[in-house]
Amino acid sequence: MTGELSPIDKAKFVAAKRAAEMVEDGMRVGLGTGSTAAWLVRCLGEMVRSEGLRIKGVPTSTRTAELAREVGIDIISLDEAKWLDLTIDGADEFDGDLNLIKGGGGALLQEKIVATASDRMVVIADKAKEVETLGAFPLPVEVIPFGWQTTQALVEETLVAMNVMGRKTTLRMNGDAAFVTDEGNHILDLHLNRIGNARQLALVMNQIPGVVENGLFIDICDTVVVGYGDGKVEVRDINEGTIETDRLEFMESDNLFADLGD
Ligand SMILES: O=C[C@H](O)[C@H](O)[C@H](O)COP(=O)(O)O
Repeated sequence: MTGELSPIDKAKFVAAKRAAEMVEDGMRVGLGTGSTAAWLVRCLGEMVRSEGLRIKGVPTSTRTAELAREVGIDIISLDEAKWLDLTIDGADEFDGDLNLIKGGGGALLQEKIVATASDRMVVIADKAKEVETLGAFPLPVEVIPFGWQTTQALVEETLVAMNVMGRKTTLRMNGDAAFVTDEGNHILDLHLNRIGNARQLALVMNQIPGVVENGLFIDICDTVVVGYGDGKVEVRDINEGTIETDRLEFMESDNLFADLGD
């Protein structure tokens, strides 16, 4: 199966594999959502099976919960865990300050709650996710279904008032129907092109009635593990101000590649 992996998938895999090495026996770990986080869950499952790693995982979506169960990770709810040692998750974009856009997979609400309830958040991403300024990726904003069109109008008015470059917003769809999150909400995608003041936008969006949460993660991520298609990984820590470089081998022999979901 390894031979069929694209360079992007290899990059996601090595980032996930390197981050999995940060997980220690006995930890309570937040498990992110998305294709990169799915690699992490598979890597951790393999460590549980082959090395006897004992962890409690708190999944950030029903998809991740299903995969974690499938690979043999013990899962508990956030309220059972109360606080987490570490959360590892993907991102749609990250900048030099390790601020993020998340929610491309619709799981931003649980992801933000779980990451915030953790001693440390580690993001795993392929190099293509790195940007100078956030905003090329449409910003997901989770809204409650009641009056969502009114909320959308308020969001657009706010963007105009804030003089944000792009102002188009679209309701995320799932086929012919509106996409529904795990919490029963909808997602508005904000096509902004460039977010000049991400901190301010994140605060202002959450003041709009009907908005539940937005996909800007500001000052939440501590470390990003950047994966490259040739197996190189960089571990950048914003608190320590360090960058470590490593190189990982693809493990063609194990069964991580057998079940490519997500
Ligand atoms: O809602 C989804 C999450 O925020 C994901 O972490 C994000 O969309 C990145 O996903 P992927 O690893 O599939 O690019």
